[in-house]
Amino acid sequence: MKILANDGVSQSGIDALEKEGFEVITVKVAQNQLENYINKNNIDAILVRSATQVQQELIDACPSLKLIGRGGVGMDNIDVEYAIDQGLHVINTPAASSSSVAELVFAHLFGMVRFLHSSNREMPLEGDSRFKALKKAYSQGTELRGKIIGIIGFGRIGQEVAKIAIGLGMKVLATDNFIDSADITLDFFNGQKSTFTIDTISFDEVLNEADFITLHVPAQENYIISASEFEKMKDGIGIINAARGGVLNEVDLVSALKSGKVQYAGLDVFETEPTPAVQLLMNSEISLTPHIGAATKEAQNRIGLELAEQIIKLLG
Ligand SMILES: O=C(O)[C@H](O)COP(=O)(O)O
Repeated sequence: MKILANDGVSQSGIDALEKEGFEVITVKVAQNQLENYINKNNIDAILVRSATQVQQELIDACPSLKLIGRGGVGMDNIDVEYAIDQGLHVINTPAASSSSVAELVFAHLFGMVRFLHSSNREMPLEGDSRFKALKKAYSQGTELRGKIIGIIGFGRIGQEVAKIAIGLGMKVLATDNFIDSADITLDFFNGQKSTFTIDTISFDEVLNEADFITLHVPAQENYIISASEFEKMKDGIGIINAARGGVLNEVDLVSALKSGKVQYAGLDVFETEPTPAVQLLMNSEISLTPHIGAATKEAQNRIGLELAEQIIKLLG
């Protein structure tokens, strides 16, 4: 059987699949060439990340496809319902990248409260006075310890964020439309464990009380955070979006940064990918990363292995 991993897959995943006799092809086929390529090569399964779209038209045009695999969590680039209706298997790896995404949230948080994203750009090649001016400009940092983090969406990733926040000595508030409560277990290096139960509260309570807000919800039709939600937040709020572009209104974010309502912002995802709005890219106040929440060696390894395991079970 032939598998096209169009957005790549880890070597561990390739090895596991090849061991069971699958042929794994890792060329990157352009979106408009996919139909031709799949049909010409009689591809049985396509693996994608968030870049490749697998929508109804492609599914209809490629009768050899038996499985669509998403290496990651969000399935918004796949017409899941239609594919299942057509008898295809559709799989993803919902748990494999949680800690990587949660760690990226804290990379943004730690970086933004000490202005690393701007100071990196501005460090002078030479010149005492410029160095001193920068030291002064970036001397009003904030500690995370003791602050309140508001987690919007308390699934796997949100809970992983809570785990790190608790370890840091932050107070955790969380809200979720479906989850009332979660046990957060911290595993320490010496084998000890501590469990904290966190009951979720209302969306508005999180908006009102948090010092930092991080979003962990799937792609939505409408914004979750726009001007009216910024209004409900504390002045000088910090906000992170490592979930999906489109859950946070970017135009309203830029206004809220200008007015000082938002002091810190970190974005890993954008309303327009792969070309984010220039107003975001040019805004030195925003800590930016190019959708790399799940892009660690460890997460990609787990993703590859999990995909391989599921494919072997379903098609092997
Ligand atoms: O939904 C996901 O798993 C993340 O957004 C990661 O997407 P990526 O695999 O394209 O990095």
